[in-house]
Amino acid sequence: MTTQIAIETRGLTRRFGGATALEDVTLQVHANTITGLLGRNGAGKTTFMSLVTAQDQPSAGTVRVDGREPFEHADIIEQMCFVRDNQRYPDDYKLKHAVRAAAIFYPNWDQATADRLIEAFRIPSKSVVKKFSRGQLSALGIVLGLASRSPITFFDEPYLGLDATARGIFYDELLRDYAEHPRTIILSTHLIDEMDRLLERVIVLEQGRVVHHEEVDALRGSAFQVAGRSAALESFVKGRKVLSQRSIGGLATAVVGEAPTAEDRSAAEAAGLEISAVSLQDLVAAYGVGDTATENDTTETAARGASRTERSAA
Ligand SMILES: Nc1ncnc2c1ncn2[C@@H]1O[C@H](COP(=O)(O)OP(=O)(O)OP(=O)(O)O)[C@@H](O)[C@H]1O
Repeated sequence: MTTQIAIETRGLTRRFGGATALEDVTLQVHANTITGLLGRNGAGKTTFMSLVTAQDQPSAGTVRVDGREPFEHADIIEQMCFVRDNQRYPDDYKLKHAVRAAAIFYPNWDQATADRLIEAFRIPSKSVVKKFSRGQLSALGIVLGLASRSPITFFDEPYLGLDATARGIFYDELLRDYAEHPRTIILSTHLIDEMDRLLERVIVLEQGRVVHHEEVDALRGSAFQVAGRSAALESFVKGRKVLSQRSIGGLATAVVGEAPTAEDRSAAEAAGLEISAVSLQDLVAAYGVGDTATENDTTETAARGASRTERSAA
């Protein structure tokens, strides 16, 4: 079966004055998948989404959506919904106005989904949208994005200001609606650990360039974490592709950029080391492109990983 391509970019580049926000991005987004768009602040995630949805024009390169150039083609643009983290609404807009406008614009609009989510998120109906809290604004964006049922839907950090309960509602509703109505969803996020269960593929951007674009399971399988006593760990990782390494006192952890073999597992066990899977968040950070944890955080992580080994070895 051939994979359907929803979005294809070639050499996509966006410069702002002397700064390059996106550089030579060539990729294909598979149709009917949920893809995470990851990368540190300023990596180019919003710029990428703006270009694909024709809200901005590239300095060089091309975008194709379902094989066609989206810019100034209303029939393609109306197939896409871009939920921005800083979406603005007219000053006098209340909830009903935003919903009514979306219902007119999006051909696949589903009012029952909108009504259910408005209730679940407890979005106020009386006040104007410009007085909404940050979390209420995010919730409104999520309602419009999911109820649009757009064949291609972009969410740019959709969780800003949402409390943990509301984020849980979003994740559950997204999965439920996607299962019932498969479509192409692209989410930019810094909450990788929290959202990794949603993601089938990831695109990782670093300073405007794509550094990874693959299935989450393949990315996860490409590395492992090893923890234990520093001396044993040093000799275990010698000659291996070490992506990151931390130590505190006599304990250390390392992320090794190789798929672990049965021999690796027995060698680690014999040396009193513990091998474990790397979380997507840690893996992205280990490749040098995730949010940088503070030195204390990472040292604590090293100590936690290592002390688990100590306990299991005891
Ligand atoms: N309109 C603009 N004018 C000038 N520079 C811009 C403009 N829009 C984006 N940039 C720059 O382009 C780069 C990429 O920005 P972008 O917003 O795409 O990053 P991002 O990955 O979405 O970041 P974040 O995670 O912080 O939202 C940044 O350096 C940003 O300052």
